[in-house]
Amino acid sequence: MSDRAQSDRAHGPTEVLSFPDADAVSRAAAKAFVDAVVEAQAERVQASVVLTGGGTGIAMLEHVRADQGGIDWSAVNVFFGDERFLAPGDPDRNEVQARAALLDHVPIDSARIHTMPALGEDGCMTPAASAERYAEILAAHSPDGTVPVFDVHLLGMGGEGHINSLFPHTAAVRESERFVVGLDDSPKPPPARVTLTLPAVRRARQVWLLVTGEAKAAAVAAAVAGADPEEGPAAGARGLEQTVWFVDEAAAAQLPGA
Ligand SMILES: O=C(O)[C@H](O)[C@@H](O)[C@H](O)[C@H](O)COP(=O)(O)O
Repeated sequence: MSDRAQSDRAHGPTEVLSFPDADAVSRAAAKAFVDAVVEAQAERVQASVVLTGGGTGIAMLEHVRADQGGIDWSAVNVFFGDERFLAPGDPDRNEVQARAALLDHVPIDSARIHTMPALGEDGCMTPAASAERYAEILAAHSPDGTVPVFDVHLLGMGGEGHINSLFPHTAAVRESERFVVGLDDSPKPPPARVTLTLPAVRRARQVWLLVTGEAKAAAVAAAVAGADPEEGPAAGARGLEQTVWFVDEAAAAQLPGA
């Protein structure tokens, strides 16, 4: 059996949901997120989610803030897919943006917000140290001491197909053992970053990619068609139960039948 067929067997189907514009994408993803968290809590009491940065991902969080449905925030565990390794409180950190958009406005215990250590935090002076510390945090919240089974892993995507801080043709996207790695040389600034790897992303029941704009259209089409993750990292982002692309018409423009 080919590697692709094996990975398809280990992961659920892929669905593409297309919306008229970016605002409709972030609204629809927000509604689906609330439903998924409520459903996970009904089944397993606790829900674990991985948040993303990027314009669409942060706009989605603002919509969740506006309509939180029946989420029990006392039983939500928040993780992050990647982080810019900057000083604590730097406005470019995904964590800072996610707090401003949602987390500061909901009754969640700060101990449930698991951020990747910032520069100097927890003694971490390098992205590698932050990654090691985050791997310990993930292990501590995992039943088997590796990484939690996330209910939803949200992702944005760059025009060249990057997800989290996994860029094409980098050691980070090829990582097959570690669940978190540090980067000193990200092709997109800032160079110092920390990121979950594809093996961690693939531990999510649901992987959702929120992608808007025509600059992403070619990468969307390539990833949905099953590109090599080395070329387009988004192609390697697959959920155990389901992978869902929330795209606007511009980002969907090069999909078959568009
Ligand atoms: O870390 C970063 O430099 C960005 O956060 C980046 O990874 C972003 O998530 C994608 O480029 C999608 O961003 P948009 O949703 O804004 O298109």
